[in-house]
Amino acid sequence: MGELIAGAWRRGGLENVLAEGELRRPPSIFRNWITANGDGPFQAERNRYHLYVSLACPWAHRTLIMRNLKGLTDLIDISVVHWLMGEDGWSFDPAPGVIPDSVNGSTFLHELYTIADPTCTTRVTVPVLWDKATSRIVSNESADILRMFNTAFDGCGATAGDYYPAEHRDDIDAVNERVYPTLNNGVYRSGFATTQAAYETAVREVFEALDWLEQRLAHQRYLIGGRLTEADIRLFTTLVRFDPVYYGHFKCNRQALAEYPALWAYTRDIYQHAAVRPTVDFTHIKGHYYGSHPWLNPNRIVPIGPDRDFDLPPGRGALQ
Ligand SMILES: N[C@@H](CCC(=O)N[C@@H](CS)C(=O)NCC(=O)O)C(=O)O
Repeated sequence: MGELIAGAWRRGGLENVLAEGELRRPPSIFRNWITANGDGPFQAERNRYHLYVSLACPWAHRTLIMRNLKGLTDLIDISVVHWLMGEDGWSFDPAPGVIPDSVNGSTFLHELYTIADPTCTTRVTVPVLWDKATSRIVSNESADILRMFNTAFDGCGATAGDYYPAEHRDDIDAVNERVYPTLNNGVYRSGFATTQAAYETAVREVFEALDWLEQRLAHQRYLIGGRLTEADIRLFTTLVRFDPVYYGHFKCNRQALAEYPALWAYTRDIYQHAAVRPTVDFTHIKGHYYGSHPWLNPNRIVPIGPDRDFDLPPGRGALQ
């Protein structure tokens, strides 16, 4: 859990992200926007932007799903880091599924950040949306990258489809605002807590959120408006990791996802979508979490289970 301080890499551990036993996430510092209307320095263009991701990371995973849904694979190339986040952060060490940095030839992800800003002070996170024309980072905030991918490239050959439709924005925002702190980040707050009280607060919120979602999804196929939206994508990347990782490694073990009938079927339904399945890599997911947090798992042993069949028929086609 190292970080960049005034452009220099400093190794560090869990203490870098904790305050009083609780996980604190600093805001992403690159928050520029790609536009399609001639406004601003980052114009939507084919082959101008490059996306750096980890297949393990739920935040990066969202952007990969949206890239597929919007047919951006020929417009925006990707690099994939090694699953292990070691003392020097994310690397491009060769391994199955790793795609080297074809743009900057970097060995570690933090090199990109200092190419973009030689004196930056920041955590070095994925995803990173890189502008090849200016050698700058457009954004390292996945929520923003999702929105950009949703519309910015529509005039450059993106596939039709709006996953943040105007008529549902308030509902999508409301669901996101509940799901992000309690569940997407809640599992991390549970796993990284270093006091019993911080852990219990976080894990209770995780299961309150899952209980609420189970009810909501018992009678409807998607979270909002009877169609797949950004809110489903943001929820899915946490749910697909729940039993393989969060249940054990982050101690979110009041019950397994597979014990929630609607949520488990919903997760399989989204997993089986043609744009989603190729983005899920359990070797990267399990290898990352069990390998990169030595304070939680000092011997880095990756458990063999649980064995979940994501290809079981979801049986949700008749739901609205
Ligand atoms: N706000 C960021 C958070 C991304 C994030 O935390 N990514 C994690 C991987 S799951 C990371 O790269 N962490 C490295 C670190 O914090 O040092 C986003 O959603 O894009």
